[in-house]
Amino acid sequence: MNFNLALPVGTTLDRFIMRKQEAFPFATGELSQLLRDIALAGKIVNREINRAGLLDVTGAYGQQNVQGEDQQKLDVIANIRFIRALRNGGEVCTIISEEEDEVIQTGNKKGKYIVAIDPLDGSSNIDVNVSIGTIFSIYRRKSDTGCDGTMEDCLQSGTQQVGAGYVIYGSSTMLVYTTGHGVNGFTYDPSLGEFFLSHPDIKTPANGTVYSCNEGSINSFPEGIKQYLSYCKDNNYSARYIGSLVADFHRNLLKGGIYIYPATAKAPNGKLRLMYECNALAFIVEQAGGKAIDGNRRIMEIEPTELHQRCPLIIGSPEMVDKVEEFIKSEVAAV
Ligand SMILES: O=P(O)(O)OC[C@H]1O[C@](O)(COP(=O)(O)O)[C@@H](O)[C@@H]1O
Ligand SMILES: [Mg+2]
Ligand SMILES: [Mg+2]
Repeated sequence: MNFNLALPVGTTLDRFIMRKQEAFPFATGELSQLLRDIALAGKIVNREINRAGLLDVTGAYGQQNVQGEDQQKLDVIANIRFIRALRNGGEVCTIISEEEDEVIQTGNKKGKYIVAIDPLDGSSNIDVNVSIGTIFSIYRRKSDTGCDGTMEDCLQSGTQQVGAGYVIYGSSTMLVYTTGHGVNGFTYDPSLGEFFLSHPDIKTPANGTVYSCNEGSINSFPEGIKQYLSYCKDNNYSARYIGSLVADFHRNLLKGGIYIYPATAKAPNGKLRLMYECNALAFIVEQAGGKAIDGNRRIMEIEPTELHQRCPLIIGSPEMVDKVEEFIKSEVAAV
């Protein structure tokens, strides 16, 4: 096998962020710093996940979060790591986390940004060596600096995001993010301790033949979704469901496909959380040419009323999302 050692050394995440910032001469560099802080915490959490089986950090933590879900030890560790990085970085005044009932005021009252975060996504896959992730949304505060972030700062719709991304801890670890100028993906090289640009300007395929949803609950899915799933089967689509939103989303983003978590009897408003799961991925998918809806509305236009609000999610290749919408609309028209 011939290796092309003449290939240039890749672009590091730091250099990429710096170059992007230079394109905006009036940018202060605070958002760039915030992205670096998230990348740093991602590296630390990556290390914790990789060693989890060797240390006493697998399994349940013994407490529940505000949503009544059992916390895993790594959920708690990732939460601590990200909060610490964001607090130390100084750019963030307030954090919304899946693992915390109330907002966290970092004490950085001059910080211009609010971050909403799912520190570890895919809890049920933590202890079985299956891909998991971190999801984040970044908002600019509306209130003046010099005080804690207010509820109004926190409850902004997805259209107000200034940045969003995820880290996927998979067969390799990647950071994928957008600041509203396309989507770029960086692969982590653990031996060098750096993220390198590996997936520039990601565009999602307009159509696909993969659908991802937990069909175990199909009996209580809305009629339009049931019909779409029959359509997928009639057309010999492939079913792929990992059960970690980040991993299911990432695969479909790159290869084309659709992820559906509708309202069910168990979760009448859907299971996923608007503020730190749906909005971030909706921003990314739209920047990559895809779509994200809750069945009736564009996800990013939902006005949040609660920190931990849930919503149904239909996200992925644009033509597939349009097709689901058609089934939903024709079902509504038939009633
Ligand atoms: O087990 P279900 O009902 O299919 O739910 C799976 C979904 O729940 C989640 O695990 C929720 O995320 P958390 O692990 O952060 O709570 C998603 O990642 C995933 O897509
Ligand atoms: Mg999650
Ligand atoms: Mg989580």
